[in-house]
Amino acid sequence: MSALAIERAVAINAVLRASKVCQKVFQNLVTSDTVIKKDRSPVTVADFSSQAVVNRILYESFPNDPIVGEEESGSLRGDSGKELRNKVLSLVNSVLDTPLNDNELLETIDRGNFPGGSSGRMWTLDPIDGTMGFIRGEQFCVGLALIIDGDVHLGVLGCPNFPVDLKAPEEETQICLADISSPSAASFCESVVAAHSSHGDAAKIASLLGITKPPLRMDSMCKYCAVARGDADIYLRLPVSIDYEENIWDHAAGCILIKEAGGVVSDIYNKPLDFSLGRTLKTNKGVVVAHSKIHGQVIDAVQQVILKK
Ligand SMILES: Nc1ncnc2c1ncn2[C@@H]1O[C@H](COP(=O)(O)OS(=O)(=O)O)[C@@H](OP(=O)(O)O)[C@H]1O
Ligand SMILES: [Mg+2]
Ligand SMILES: [Mg+2]
Ligand SMILES: [Mg+2]
Repeated sequence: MSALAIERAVAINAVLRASKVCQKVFQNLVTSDTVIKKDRSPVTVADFSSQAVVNRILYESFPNDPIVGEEESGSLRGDSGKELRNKVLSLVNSVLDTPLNDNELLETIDRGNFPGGSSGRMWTLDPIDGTMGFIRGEQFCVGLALIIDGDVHLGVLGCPNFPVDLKAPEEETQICLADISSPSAASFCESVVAAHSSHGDAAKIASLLGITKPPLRMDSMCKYCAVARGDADIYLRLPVSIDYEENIWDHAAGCILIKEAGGVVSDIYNKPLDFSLGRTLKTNKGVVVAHSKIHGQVIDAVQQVILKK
């Protein structure tokens, strides 16, 4: 059996079940009113439920593996959390083989509180990445990765709204980046929300590179998927504030997907993303993803625009 085959199977099962929970929440709780009122309560239910499902399934197979997960159970506790807790509990128990009680639910969610670090095995989980995309019925994903001694060894992304290539439905296929030798022919993707990645800087970089195609704006780590399978060629995540630190769960699974599909992931200084420093990428700024043939040219343009400021 290949290395990490069991981990891979368990992670895929966990992400599939969590993705089903997210879809149930969308079908039952998100209405047009939710979007109009910018009501975040459905995504809150889905975030907690997805984290509980993944953490529980990981625990059943790997009880000693710590988890760096985005959410914590604070707002589900006590009388004030009862209504939310009940909703989450019934959703979680609808997809788990062995139902949890209230306390087990809270403990399971809080198994995601590991501080991270440079030694040993740990999982990192984004129970819903692209929360805004989820509410709009657009792109979001459940992102899970296994980090060993600071390096990402396995990544699984569940993307329920991401269209499958119609030429190869339901098949397991190896994906790869599109072959590209000149950045001017490239298309790039970026966050939908400008507060997560500077659209203005991206436009300047694109213009320096001679890119004429409009940006592909998409929520979540689906951007990594889009580049990994050749739907787009470049992913730019350009810092908006000097003090924001990227979370490891927002990048770990996407990062290994790109590397295994033949691409390069770095920060804006061309440094590899360092997953060994805790819950955030403390020493990195932004993210630049591209085919190895053009990554250097993209970095040059990024630096001309950003370092000049
Ligand atoms: N200031 C700032 N800069 C960069 N990133 C930030 C910032 N604030 C939040 N976040 C994180 O962005 C995650 C969503 O990123 P996306 O690229 O999916 O954003 S977007 O929905 O396309 O706008 C989002 O992940 P989720 O909370 O899982 O949706 C956040 O972890
Ligand atoms: Mg996220
Ligand atoms: Mg999230
Ligand atoms: Mg979040």
